[in-house]
Amino acid sequence: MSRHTSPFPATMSSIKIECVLRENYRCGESPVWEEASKCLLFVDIPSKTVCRWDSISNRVQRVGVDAPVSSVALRQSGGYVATIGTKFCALNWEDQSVFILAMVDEDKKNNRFNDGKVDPAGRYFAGTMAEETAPAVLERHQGSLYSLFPDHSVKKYFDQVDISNGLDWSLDHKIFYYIDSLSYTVDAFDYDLPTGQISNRRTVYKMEKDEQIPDGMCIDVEGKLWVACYNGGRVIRLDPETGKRLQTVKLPVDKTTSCCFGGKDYSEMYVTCARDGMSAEGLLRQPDAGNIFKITGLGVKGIAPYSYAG
Ligand SMILES: O=C(O)[C@H](O)[C@@H](O)[C@H](O)[C@H](O)CO
Ligand SMILES: [Zn+2]
Repeated sequence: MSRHTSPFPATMSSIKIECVLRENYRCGESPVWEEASKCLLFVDIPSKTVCRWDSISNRVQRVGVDAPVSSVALRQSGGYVATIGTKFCALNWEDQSVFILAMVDEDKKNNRFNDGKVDPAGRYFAGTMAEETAPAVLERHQGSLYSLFPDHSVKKYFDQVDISNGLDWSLDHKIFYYIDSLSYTVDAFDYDLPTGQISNRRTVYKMEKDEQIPDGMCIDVEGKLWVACYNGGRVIRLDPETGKRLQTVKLPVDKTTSCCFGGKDYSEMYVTCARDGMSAEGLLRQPDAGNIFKITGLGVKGIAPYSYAG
């Protein structure tokens, strides 16, 4: 091979996986890139903490709250929104204050919110689940999917959810993708952006055995879905139109929980993971469990996260 010829075809990129933050979170989740500050926001659910990692200074700020915090999102009017316990909340980063916007599942004392994300119209979607006694061990069918509209009203879409998890919208905003983890599938609904209505649920991908439990998810600029595989130690790239897996990227930790694009032009992927539920031996083998990873060289970019409009 001549020295002018790359050993790889032009389409194949060289993927690099770096651990960028070593704090061994119990259950890192909900990574969100904030372009204005070049920060990665995320939560550590059981430690009731929202974190903000500054990619320039490499410093982390943490805000503690009074209940498990399962997702965080940007807010158009400044600060953030977060799902805390069973409450949709506004979070003022400057003074660390929390303001309750709405409450759900008031009849279900053992429930908490899980994953959440803002839709292209600025509504904050998040679903609930029964609290786990161990990872993926919980009373089934207790959760529901909700969204918080900009006027702070709450819409309930459906119930009977086991573990409400990853969510995102197609690039044309006409499809809502959703994961109820214990269904071991990635599902799609028709999405009506003006009203926030969903309809026509169908499955677009069935997890393979070694991919384990589907958890957090994000879309890329080609409309393909990236799903973090809890216990599978990987993120997978799916084509929701053909139902085929296009790519697997393995990480040095088993409990990969979620992923988002960020960094320069959203060309990097950030991955969260968990340390809770690992044995002592597992933790020795995987000292990066609970840390934050950055993947570069994927050769595809993501899109900016939407901000809550209320
Ligand atoms: O991160 C989440 O979404 C849940 O809150 C976690 O507890 C795990 O992912 C779950 O146990 C595996 O499905
Ligand atoms: Zn999750």
